[in-house]
Amino acid sequence: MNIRVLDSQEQLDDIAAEYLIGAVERRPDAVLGLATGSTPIGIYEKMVEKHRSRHISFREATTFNLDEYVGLAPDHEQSYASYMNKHLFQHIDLPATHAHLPNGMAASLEEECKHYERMLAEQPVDIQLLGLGHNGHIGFNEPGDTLSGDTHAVVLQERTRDANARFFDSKDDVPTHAITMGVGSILKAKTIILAVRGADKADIVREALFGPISTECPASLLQTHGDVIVLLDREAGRKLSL
Ligand SMILES: N[C@@H]1[C@@H](O)[C@H](O)[C@@H](COP(=O)(O)O)O[C@@H]1O
Repeated sequence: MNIRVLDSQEQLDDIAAEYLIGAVERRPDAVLGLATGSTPIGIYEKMVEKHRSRHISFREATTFNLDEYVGLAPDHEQSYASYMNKHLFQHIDLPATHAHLPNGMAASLEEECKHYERMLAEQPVDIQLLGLGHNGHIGFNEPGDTLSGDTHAVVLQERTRDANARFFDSKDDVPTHAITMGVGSILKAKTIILAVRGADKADIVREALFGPISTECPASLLQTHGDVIVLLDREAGRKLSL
């Protein structure tokens, strides 16, 4: 693992954005794996800046998002589809048909998951951006006795719903289920960037990167991947002795 502790938020955003847009610059039809949450917002801002200043086109690129809430339509303000439009897609020239998110409104979640997994198999992710949940989740792969490899529907843990309640009017509005790429699907990406900010993540960062590889900390499975770049701000990295 290549672990970097950055002095400023801006540096973290810039480096992560450079990896992602750099992949498209080198190969215009690159496949990007994207994430949501508060951490990637600055990264997407930097990508938009670089897209404009360096005229890097996304016309041939493809994106796959990690996850989506079940029961929220794409135009719902808190859906991850809306988030992606707001923070990235509406500012770049990526064709709408090239931007994939799981459909949380699908009549059959099982079929939707299989369909998403098939698309991922056809267009493997070159570079996957990940954030980290306080309980060690990646995407919406929650800690537990077992983990699913492929894209699947999950019940969200109360701690995750609490953490995400800040984006909704009240916790009751936070969906109870989501569709997420599985840890197996995530680990198929050729390169993975894990971006983490904030003192409240310092313990889980240490556990994920240096603790035992365990389904109780889904991010610890990243230790088994050969090309992971970890970008931390000082606070998130403060429990590491590098
Ligand atoms: N499903 C997303 C995750 O993909 C994300 O990594 C996590 C952390 O979010 P934040 O960056 O806001 O702490 O939040 C959500 O639960």
